[in-house]
Amino acid sequence: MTRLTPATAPPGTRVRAFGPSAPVGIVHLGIGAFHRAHQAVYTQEADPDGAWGICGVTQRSATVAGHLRPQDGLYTVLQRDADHTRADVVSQVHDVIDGSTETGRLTERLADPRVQVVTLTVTEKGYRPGGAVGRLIDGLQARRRADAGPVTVLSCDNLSGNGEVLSRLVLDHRDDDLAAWAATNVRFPSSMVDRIVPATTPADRDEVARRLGVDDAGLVVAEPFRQWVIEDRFAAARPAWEKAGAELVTDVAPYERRKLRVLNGTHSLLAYLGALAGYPTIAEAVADDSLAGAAWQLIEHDVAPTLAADGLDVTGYGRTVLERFANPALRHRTVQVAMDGTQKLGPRLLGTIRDARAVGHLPRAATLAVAAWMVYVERATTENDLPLDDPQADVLREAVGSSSDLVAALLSLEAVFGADLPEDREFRALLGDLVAQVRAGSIR
Ligand SMILES: NC(=O)c1ccc[n+]([C@@H]2O[C@H](COP(=O)([O-])OP(=O)(O)OC[C@H]3O[C@@H](n4cnc5c(N)ncnc54)[C@H](O)[C@@H]3O)[C@@H](O)[C@H]2O)c1
Ligand SMILES: O=P(O)(O)OC[C@@H](O)[C@@H](O)[C@H](O)[C@H](O)CO
Repeated sequence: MTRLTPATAPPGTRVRAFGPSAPVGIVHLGIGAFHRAHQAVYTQEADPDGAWGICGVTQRSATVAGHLRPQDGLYTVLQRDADHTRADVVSQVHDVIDGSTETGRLTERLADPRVQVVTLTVTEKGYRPGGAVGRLIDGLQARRRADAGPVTVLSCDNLSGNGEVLSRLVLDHRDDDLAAWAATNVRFPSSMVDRIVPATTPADRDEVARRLGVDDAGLVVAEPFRQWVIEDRFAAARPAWEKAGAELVTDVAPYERRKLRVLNGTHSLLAYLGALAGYPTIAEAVADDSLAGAAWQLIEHDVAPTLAADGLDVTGYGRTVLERFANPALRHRTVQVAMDGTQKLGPRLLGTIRDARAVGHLPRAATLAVAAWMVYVERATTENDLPLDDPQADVLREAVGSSSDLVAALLSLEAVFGADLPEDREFRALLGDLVAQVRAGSIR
């Protein structure tokens, strides 16, 4: 079947110059599914003139570059819920760089004065040493040397204080010239991003072929809901994202805490319990009353009290989140959400547990989510019927294999649980009970 290209795109598609010489205003590191269905869509809607074209950079594999280049950067966003599906072609990606082989071109783009914003979606593990930050630092050094002017670096990953985390990684880098230049020329605002975007499947691609009559290798699938709350602290110009519904605020932390603890925390709970119970998707997991009940306990009893001082509606937000999870058209796989647990437990669940423990509360549902992760890791390690997709997979295998006490072995991972939680006897006892119940299948 014919590929999606400017020549075969649906009538009305705005087509712009594509390739190394196309002007761009944004460099995006980590052009996975989420960026294409979120920041690129906001940018297209906010930028009718195409002044803020995006140069997307693939990080770990050239697959997305191979998908988008033959299509001149065009791709479809298939928006789905139970009753409606719509397909929109996005033309905001004006260049694609394979970050592992085209390092010179990436550095040139980052040092181009027309580029005033760098966005990132490189997953939680991308913020560890050796992740995306090395290339960003090389680009910022080139920018300083070229005197190319100020730039904003905007993290769009699911991390608490994502801007601050990123700025520490860049500024703690031992290069005094870079640190001095960045102190006045670079800003790292935090942002809260939200839209459920599962990995695209061959069946999704077949559906777009039927609808549009073309084969789209760059297709992404998303729910109708989207939200972007951005700390309004830019070093230079930016797209008018507010025209597309983004909220520019002074302090993004309350929005970020609520989203990570309510949405991502319950997502992880449903992913681990759901995968263990044999549910392939989040929608199927949340349709199970006992799992939905545990998710609601997490929101109402554990998370909401920890966020009372922020003054945002937590339970109303939580209800809409569970409705979104129930969207049967998304088919978001439990094992996809379950990946990278060592990186996700902290921002999604352990903050809730620590805040609850500080006021003497023992948060049962949040502890259940950690117990479910432990049993998931155990099963993925010993039975091989679930994937153990985690940057610490070897450490996890070693921990599970070296001890008959699963809770003690996994709690001793200080990079995940710190020094405080393993010392908390009440928490540890509850965790032990819940691990036994999850193993026995009496909680599912
Ligand atoms: N998909 C969603 O529903 C969603 C929603 C909100 C936020 N996010 C954020 O976006 C991130 C990416 O999600 P996605 O759906 O695009 O995933 P994806 O698998 O489609 O893309 C992941 C991207 O991250 C890069 N990456 C992976 N590991 C890396 C590493 N160690 N160092 C540097 N780069 C690395 C990959 O090369 C790829 O470009 C998530 O981890 C999350 O932080 C996703
Ligand atoms: O994308 P990840 O791997 O960080 O997490 C999986 C999901 O929990 C996440 O992508 C949610 O769908 C998203 O955060 C919703 O905005």
